[in-house]
Order: sequence, then C-alpha cells, then structure tokens
Amino acid sequence: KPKNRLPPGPWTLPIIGSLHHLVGALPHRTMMALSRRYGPLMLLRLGEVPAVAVSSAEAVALVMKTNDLTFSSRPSIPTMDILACGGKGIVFAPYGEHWRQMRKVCIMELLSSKQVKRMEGIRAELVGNLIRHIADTASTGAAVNISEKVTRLSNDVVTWAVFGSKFAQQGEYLRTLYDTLALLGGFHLIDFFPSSRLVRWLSNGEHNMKRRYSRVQRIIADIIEGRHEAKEAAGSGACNTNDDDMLDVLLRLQQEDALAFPLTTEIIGTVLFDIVGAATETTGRLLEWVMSELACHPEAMAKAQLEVRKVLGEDHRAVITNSDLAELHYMRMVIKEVLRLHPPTPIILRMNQEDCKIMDYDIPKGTSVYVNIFAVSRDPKHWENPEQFKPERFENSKMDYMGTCSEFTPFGTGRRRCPGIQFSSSLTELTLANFLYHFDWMLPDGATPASFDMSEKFAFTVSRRTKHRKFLFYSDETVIDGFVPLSFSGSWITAFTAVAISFGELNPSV
Ligand code: HEM
Repeated sequence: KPKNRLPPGPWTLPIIGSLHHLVGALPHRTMMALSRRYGPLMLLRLGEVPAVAVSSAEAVALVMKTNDLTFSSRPSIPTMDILACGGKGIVFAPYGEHWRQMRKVCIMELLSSKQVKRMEGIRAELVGNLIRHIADTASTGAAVNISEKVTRLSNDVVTWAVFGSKFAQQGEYLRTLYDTLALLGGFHLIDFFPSSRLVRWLSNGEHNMKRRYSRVQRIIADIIEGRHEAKEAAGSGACNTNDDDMLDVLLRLQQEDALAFPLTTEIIGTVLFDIVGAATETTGRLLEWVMSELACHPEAMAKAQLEVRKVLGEDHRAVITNSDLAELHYMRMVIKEVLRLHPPTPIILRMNQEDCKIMDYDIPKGTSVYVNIFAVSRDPKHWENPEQFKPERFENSKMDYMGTCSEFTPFGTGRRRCPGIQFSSSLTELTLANFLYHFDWMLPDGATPASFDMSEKFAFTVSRRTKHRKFLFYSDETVIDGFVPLSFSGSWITAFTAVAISFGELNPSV
C-alpha cells in the first residue's frame, strides 16, 4: 500500500508530539499562528491522537460541504465521551441512526420556529425584568455586572424553554452544568493518551467528569419524576400542547413511542443537557462580546443607538419585542461582526468516518478534525483588515451566518450545523435592541477604548478574561447626530441614567 501523504505540521517531540505548541496557550490563536506557517490543513499529534487543523475557507468548504458526510461525526475523547453517554445525546453523538433521529426531534419539535415563537412573550418578559433591574440599579448609582446579567438572562430563557418557568432545582442544575462545562474546557492528560492505563490511573479528569455528570443526570431524573407526578395530579384533561416546554415534548414522544428506539429517561436527560449546555454559554458569551466591542467603539454604539431610536420612535412602549426588530440592519451587522471576531465556539470538532483526500493530502479514517473557524473569519485573504471591528463590512453583503459562506461559519455548516440559530438570534437581537434603545453606554471617566482589555479566556467557549473591571454607563444630554434624546416621562424607566457596569466573574446560580 503506498504511504499516506499527510498534511505538514509543526515539529514534534517524542511521546507528546505537538502538545507543547498548544499547552497553556489559547488553542484557537496558537493554531491560527501555526497554520499561517504550515498551511490550511495542518497535522498535529496531540499525544497519541492524530489531529488535523482546518484553517481556511477553501479547506472548510472541502471538509464541511463537499465531504460533509465523511466528516459529520464527532471524535471520541475520553472526558467528552462521558457527556456523550454512549451516543445518547446530540451534540457529542457520533454520526449514525441515533443522532439522525435526535437531530430530527430537535429541528422538528424542540427548536422549531413554533417553539421559538412560543417563547416570544417569555423572552420579552425576562428582557423586560433585566431592563427594569438595570434602570433601578442606575438610579442608585451602583454597578451592574453585565457579564453576569447576560449570562443569567440566557440561563433563564433557555431553562424556561426546556423545563418551564422556574423549577426548584434550577440553581443546582445550572451550577453543576457550568462546573461540568468548565471541566470539559480544561486540559486532561487522558484525552491525549487514551490507551495508557498509567495515565488513566494517574489522571482524575474522567473521574471528576463522571461524578459531575451523574449529578446532572440525577437532577434531571428528579425533574422528570416531578413532572410525571404533576401530570398525574392534574389529570389528562389538563394537556395543552401549545404550552409544552421541551421536556413536555420529549415526554409526549416517549409516551407515543414514536421513534425507532425507546426514548428512555436517560436519553431525554442527555439531550436536554446538550441543549442547555449548547445554548446558555454561547448566547451569554455573544452578548458579552457585543457589549464589550460597542464599549470600545463609541462611534458604532452611537450609530446602532441612532438606528434603533429612529426606527422605533420616541413613544415606544417600555419593552421592545421581536416583531419590532425587522428594520434594525446596522444592529444586525454589529452582531455579525462580533460573531466574526469572537465566535463563541472558535473550534468545531469533527471526525472523519472514512479515509479521505483533501487538498491532495490523505486524512486517515478516525482523525480528530479541529475546524478553526476563528482563524477562517480572520483570514486576510477574505477579510480586509481582519483584526479591525468594522460592522460596515457587511453592508450590501448577502453574507449570513447560516453556513452558506465558508469564510464565516460561527454556527458551523453542513449536517451538524447548529440547530439553535433562530433561538439564539431572537434573544440576542431583542436584548441588544433594548439595551441600545433605553440606555447610553460609555466608558468611565479617564478610560479610553484603547485601554479596554479585550484578552480572552478559553474554556469550552471563549469569554473575556478581565474580571471585575468597572465601566460607566451614564447620562448624557448630547444629541447624537441630530437625534433628540428620548424622554421617557411617565414611564417606569428613565433613559440615559447613571449606571456603573462591570464585566466580571460569572455566577450562574440563581
Ligand atoms: C451564539 C449562539 C450559538 C453559537 C455561536 C453556536 C454555535 C454552534 C456550533 C459552532 C456548533 C457545531 C456545528 C458544527 O459541527 O458544524 C453548534 C452545535 C449545536 N448547537 Fe449551537 N450555537 C449557539 C446557540 C445554540 C442554541 C441557542 C442552541 C439550542 C437552543 C444550540 C444547540 C446546538 C446543538 C443541539 C448543537 C449540536 C448539533 C449536532 O451535533 O447535530 N446552539 N452550535
């Protein structure tokens, strides 16, 4: 058999391979720097695990579109396999019949347009509570931690969609989920030496993950039991499928026995864990980055505010809803630009189920594929001044984030593209429109955009590293480009009020 022609890669050391290039650094940035030297397909040896990093739009198109089926599985990584729960969920499940069925349930039932629409009133209520809270805090002059607020908002919206309005175990569930995700984003030796009994014996990564994940599953099992009891107590006449949350939908499918396999409580728990995990962190991080970039770019902030205030007018009701947002083109460009510069999940994990040839290189079956969408959306070949925040680059451009353009895939593309795009963008747009409409956001006295620390922290998703940094968000009578500041007399909210905000440590507990 002729020898495989493997992609080039950085120099390796015995046993650890290329690990020394990546440990301790931000992997998406290190891989981007390395790929600029070694090419868009780069071979990495992560301990004993062969991996290929994909870092250009052309390579993304070949891997995730032309050869989508071949690369539509997820790699087997010991700590991640615990969350995959033998492939019972969706996010970490290998490609196959089970994944196909669960994906169909996700798209047709759990994250359908009907479900997103059902959530409209709930989103407006929770965003309204947040706006009221910021206004109240503003009136006392105290600080608002914007990172925590947007994370909590995202948690509340997602858990409401999944489990209904506040449930008793919400705090414990979210704490355990965040602990589990933090562990997933950490470095575990066993993930790089999966065949070594010694490493397995020495490493506590798997043990810790199992402990946390079984706690998550126990909490979900309790919730499900409680739901069964509540339904029995209410009797069958109380059914109203229009109000069904995602758990109700899955329990209905379980009862109908509608799938090709029995929908066990364990499967339901795994799928719901996947959805909450995939939804909360990502949407919260995106909102945090949007506010950070706008704080650094007052001209973009002013332009976005001007648009939302012009479109919605002065006498608009207190909480803006999704149906008011159709004309907010600049705001959407801001969101796109933030997704380009800060994709919440900068690396997408895939695995090829068959041997494959890409760009004349052989990719042997079972290779872990790291699609570095961060590097792709900062590639100077496709983006002018790629490091610059410039929402206007999307003006008159048809480019969206639905996966059609390989140079911009913050939600992935192909068979495994994110099924939560609509869910996420409706919350992001609604929150941002309300933030921009009701308040002026500025840096505190003395601080300049240049001194704002935008450094990153990688842990499953990418967040801002800086903790407990305070920013001012205060009243300003300035007329922005001919726009008369709004007067909210008689309303429960006062626009342009003095508020101190910070971007800081997250506390997902409720
Ligand atoms: C800013 C928000 C979000 C971003 C940037 C994001 C990004 C992603 C990415 C990059 C993937 C992998 C796609 C691939 O392999 O090609 C993914 C998968 C997934 N996302 Fe999202 N996501 C977001 C929000 C959500 C929300 C709100 C939900 C659910 C309510 C969700 C549910 C999922 C699920 C279930 C998968 C796994 C799909 C599969 O493996 O078949 N995501 N997401």
